[in-house]
Amino acid sequence: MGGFCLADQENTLLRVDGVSLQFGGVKALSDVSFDVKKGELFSLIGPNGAGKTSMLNCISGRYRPTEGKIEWRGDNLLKHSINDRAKLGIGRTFQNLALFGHMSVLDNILVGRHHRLKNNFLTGMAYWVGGARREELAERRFVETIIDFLEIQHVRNEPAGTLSYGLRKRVELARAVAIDPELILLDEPMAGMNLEEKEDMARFIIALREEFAMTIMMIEHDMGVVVDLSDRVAVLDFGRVIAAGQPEEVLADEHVKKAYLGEEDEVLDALADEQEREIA
Ligand SMILES: Nc1ncnc2c1ncn2[C@@H]1O[C@H](COP(=O)(O)OP(=O)(O)OP(=O)(O)O)[C@@H](O)[C@H]1O
Repeated sequence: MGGFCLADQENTLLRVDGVSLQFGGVKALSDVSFDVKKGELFSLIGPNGAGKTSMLNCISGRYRPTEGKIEWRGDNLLKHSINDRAKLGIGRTFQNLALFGHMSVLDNILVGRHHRLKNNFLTGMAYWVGGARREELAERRFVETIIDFLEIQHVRNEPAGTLSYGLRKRVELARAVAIDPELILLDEPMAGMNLEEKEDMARFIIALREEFAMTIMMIEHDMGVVVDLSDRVAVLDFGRVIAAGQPEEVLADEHVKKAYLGEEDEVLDALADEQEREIA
């Protein structure tokens, strides 16, 4: 199965169509198709090495697909550079934290915000005339809103590298939110977190949709989180989409269960838990 059909073209924000990606002899992605609709939370799941991060990298611009199309609001996304994709409204977080450890939390977030600013000679001149200064104050206010929203006021001046893992993940999310994206790509937002940190992160992700009206595409291994938060799910295995649809029906799919055989026990346990929940 190469993907699933587009039920509602008008609402489609991102469209991945027949994407393949090859690294030498390794085919990381084979004919992958799916769409992400405006306002939804779409999860991409699958066993280790299935191609999830590679797919996210194709969308954010880090990798260029060997074949296939990716469209953003109906336009060819692949012609745009990484920076342009951020300006178009696509933000992301990374599986392995990518913060500047020696810089303060605030400065890390401002780095994210910088992608959205028009920083050139003319705006430099305009600064002295007053217009750009007003713009800068508005920028500051926006960043403060994010700091409040993610409840990181108490560490705003701390070097990011000194924070707990859960807080660093939150600062990374803040930096991605700072570009004010329409679509935010989250690569394993809960990885390595304890239960309390996961609950906090889930609360923030829900609020991103509801309060900031963001569309979310998430890679996540925690099946409980996937079922609780996602509107739709696609499953990759060996670079191919093997199932897609509502979370509960996808996790009950025989191909999906088979794909996860041999994965860590936690994943299998989580799948079993979901099935018990479904039966109960
Ligand atoms: N830059 C690269 N160079 C060569 N091979 C790569 C590169 N990036 C990914 N791959 C290969 O592509 C395949 C898919 O990897 P990818 O990281 O996308 O999987 P994943 O589903 O995100 O895995 P995980 O859940 O473990 O993060 C793997 O075989 C991986 O080794």
